[in-house]
Amino acid sequence: MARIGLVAHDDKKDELCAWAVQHKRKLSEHDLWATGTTGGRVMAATGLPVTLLKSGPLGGDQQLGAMICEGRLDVLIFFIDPLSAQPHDVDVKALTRLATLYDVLLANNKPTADAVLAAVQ
Ligand SMILES: O=C(CO)COP(=O)(O)O
Repeated sequence: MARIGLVAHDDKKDELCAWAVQHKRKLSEHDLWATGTTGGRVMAATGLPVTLLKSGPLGGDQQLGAMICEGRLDVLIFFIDPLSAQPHDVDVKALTRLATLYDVLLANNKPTADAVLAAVQ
């Protein structure tokens, strides 16, 4: 069972929810974590259990970063919105930096998320 983090910026939440519904059966085999608003949306869309962290702008990205440094997250599915400024951009950068530093499987868009999930046991 993999520990998977799910995060999406506001304009990408519909896309992440559609992805989660598409992959509901495979996701149900794993331990799901998410920033607050994203996780609430994914739970409502799929009915899957998701452990909710703080909302991203309130520290949720940093909580996922801490999980990564502590070896408690295997995969990060993070649908970033490249067209909107984020008030917590430093946290977004810190999270993607730590995912890269610690060799976590990291997907920032749907085709990559499809490939990553297919590779996860
Ligand atoms: O802002 C986010 C990621 O940077 C996501 O946070 P929410 O899921 O709480 O909207």
